[in-house]
Amino acid sequence: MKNILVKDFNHFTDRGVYIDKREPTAGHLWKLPGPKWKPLRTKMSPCFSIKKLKMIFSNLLHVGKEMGKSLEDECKKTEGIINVEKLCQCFTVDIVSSSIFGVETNSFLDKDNMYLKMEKELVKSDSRIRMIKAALQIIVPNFFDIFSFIKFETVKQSALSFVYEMVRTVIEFREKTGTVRNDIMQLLIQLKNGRKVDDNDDECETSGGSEICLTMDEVVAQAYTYFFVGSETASSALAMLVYECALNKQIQYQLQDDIDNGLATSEGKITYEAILEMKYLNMVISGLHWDAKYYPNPSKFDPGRFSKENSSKRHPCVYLPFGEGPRNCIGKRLGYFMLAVGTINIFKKFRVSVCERTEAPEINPLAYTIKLSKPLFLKISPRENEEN
Ligand code: HEM
Repeated sequence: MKNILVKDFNHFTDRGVYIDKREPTAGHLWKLPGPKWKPLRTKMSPCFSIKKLKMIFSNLLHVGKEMGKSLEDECKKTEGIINVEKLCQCFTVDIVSSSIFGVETNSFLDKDNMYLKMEKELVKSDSRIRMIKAALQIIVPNFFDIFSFIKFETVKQSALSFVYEMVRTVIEFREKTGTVRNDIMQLLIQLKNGRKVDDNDDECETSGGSEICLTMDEVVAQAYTYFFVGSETASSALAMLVYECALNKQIQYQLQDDIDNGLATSEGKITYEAILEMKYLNMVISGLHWDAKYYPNPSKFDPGRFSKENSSKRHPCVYLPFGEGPRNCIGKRLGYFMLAVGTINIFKKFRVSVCERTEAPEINPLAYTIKLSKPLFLKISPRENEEN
């Protein structure tokens, strides 16, 4: 695995997926073949550096706070029986809308906002045919090459038009008003205007310009992909994590201790540095995996497998939640910190348990990404109410 992903990567640069060049999203990172992928990845990587993550960290904190408030209100209204799948979806959609598009939404209050609707449009498998086409483009790309004169649409056009319109409006507004925001769209605008995004300086002019310039279509393709892959992956992982903690009370208590201790060192504030110190949180986030070959009894939720000592006994390429090597997940830091901030905001104030309405979550086989197939109801109650 390490040879393919890292050592001999130069021979395995492509995902081998069919690309229909007529599709406006053809120019996004995930699909592009090696020679086209490399310059784009080089352009985009600085947008996801630690420095840039710290820049958008306040967005994560803000949405985390809103989630906490929403949980408090819901606990009063619904006696704490909450659809955690939806809660996590609102959380990640709001983070992605603010961090990528620079648009503040509050999906916890406004369940009809366009971003939430768009996410559903993008992810939902309303068309089996579209899903089958997408799967075949991965399995038998040559077939599509031969019949390339036929347009095999895999992306819902209404959702795509929405992203295009939104990106255009945001760019137009910022360019007209000179508004600058701490978000990924700002960095995409820099790249569109021929300004390199650098990890040391926030912005720097380049001599040539054209080779680092993103076209409008490329900006839309990136925004579309980040929205699509960024929100659903993290939302499903967070919902599964909460479910496992509801089932495994000892793990939940230990997680809460870790969070309480970590926050005590940062005057109660959730900071980037405090999160890095929460070692058990990291183990809990890592705890979801499927491979029985390396994790005996894989369905048992056991964060202990990911202690420093136990992890060091495994080959690093055994655990690849974000892939590995030059083509790994570009948003892995953002994804990880979304999970961390979400988990902290839930467990610092609430206990979670299963209830009569809880059904074991299942993965929707027809969704593009890992997605739960039904609502996940759990009982959530404020920690302050419980007896010690
Ligand atoms: C918990 C959250 C996430 C998980 C589990 C995840 C997982 C992955 C995995 C497994 C890959 C394939 C890596 C490989 O082939 O070696 C990938 C690729 C990718 N991910 Fe993520 N991801 C997450 C969040 C995000 C976020 C937040 C973004 C952006 C906002 C993002 C953007 C991408 C892109 C653009 C690629 C393609 C990279 C390339 O080909 O250069 N992901 N992700």
